[in-house]
Amino acid sequence: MITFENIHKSFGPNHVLKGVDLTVDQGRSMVVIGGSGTGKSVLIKSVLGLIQPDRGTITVGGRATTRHDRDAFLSRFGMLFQGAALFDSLPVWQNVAFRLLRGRLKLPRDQARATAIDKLRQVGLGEDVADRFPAELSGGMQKRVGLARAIAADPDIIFFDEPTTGLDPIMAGVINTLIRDIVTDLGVTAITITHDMSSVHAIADDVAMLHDGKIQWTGPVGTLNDALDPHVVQFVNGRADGPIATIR
Ligand SMILES: Nc1ncnc2c1ncn2[C@@H]1O[C@H](COP(=O)(O)OP(=O)(O)OP(=O)(O)O)[C@@H](O)[C@H]1O
Repeated sequence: MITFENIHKSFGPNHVLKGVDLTVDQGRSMVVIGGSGTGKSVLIKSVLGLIQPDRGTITVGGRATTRHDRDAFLSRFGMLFQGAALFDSLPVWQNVAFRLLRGRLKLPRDQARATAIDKLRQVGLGEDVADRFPAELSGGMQKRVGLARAIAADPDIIFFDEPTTGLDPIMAGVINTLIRDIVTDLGVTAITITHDMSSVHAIADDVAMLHDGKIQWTGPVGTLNDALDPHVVQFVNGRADGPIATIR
């Protein structure tokens, strides 16, 4: 279980998080929605210790993130970054096996390669892709490689940051389905950030709406369309009018 309790974060005068409270239950897939710049990425980075909240507590498995041994703690996470964020100079298999080739998770090279090929297979890519370079792959294939990397070290928590950005709707659907399958098959706890309502419906068990520094609404995905919260209604229906200000 991951809990956020009264999380505040400012960057200078920019008060981004103003008391976020949120619980992500073990083995559940939480999707966080909200407009651009509302602090969704800041929230995820705060769990990983990439950003220090000014106030509040984040716990993972009942312990404050600040009280975990950092390397052991980070080894429990998988992460799919926006834009896949692959290393162009490394062949695909080394991208996938990145964490298995160094540090506390280091494996012998042939084992790391075999694991990478197995993970590539899990996301629908053949062994032939292993020795190619990211620039030789389509955007959809790069996302799959990013997914393979996210699951390479058998994490129990995975973060997906805008997993379908830049993909056509069909490829986005494929990636959404893969993410859902990964979350279900591996039994991981997942947090996904997205603007894409089709991702929300495909990936989420639960949804949280972040706006004006706080979680305005949270509930099971099946109740999203009936939610009365005006932020949710505006976001789900893509309306210009509502409490979420738009720049016209
Ligand atoms: N390291 C940083 N230094 C200064 N400001 C930051 C930093 N990281 C984020 N911010 C600011 O915090 C706010 C929230 O950023 P964040 O990236 O979390 O938004 P987001 O909700 O993920 O948006 P998007 O959906 O566009 O990715 C923005 O105003 C951003 O400029």
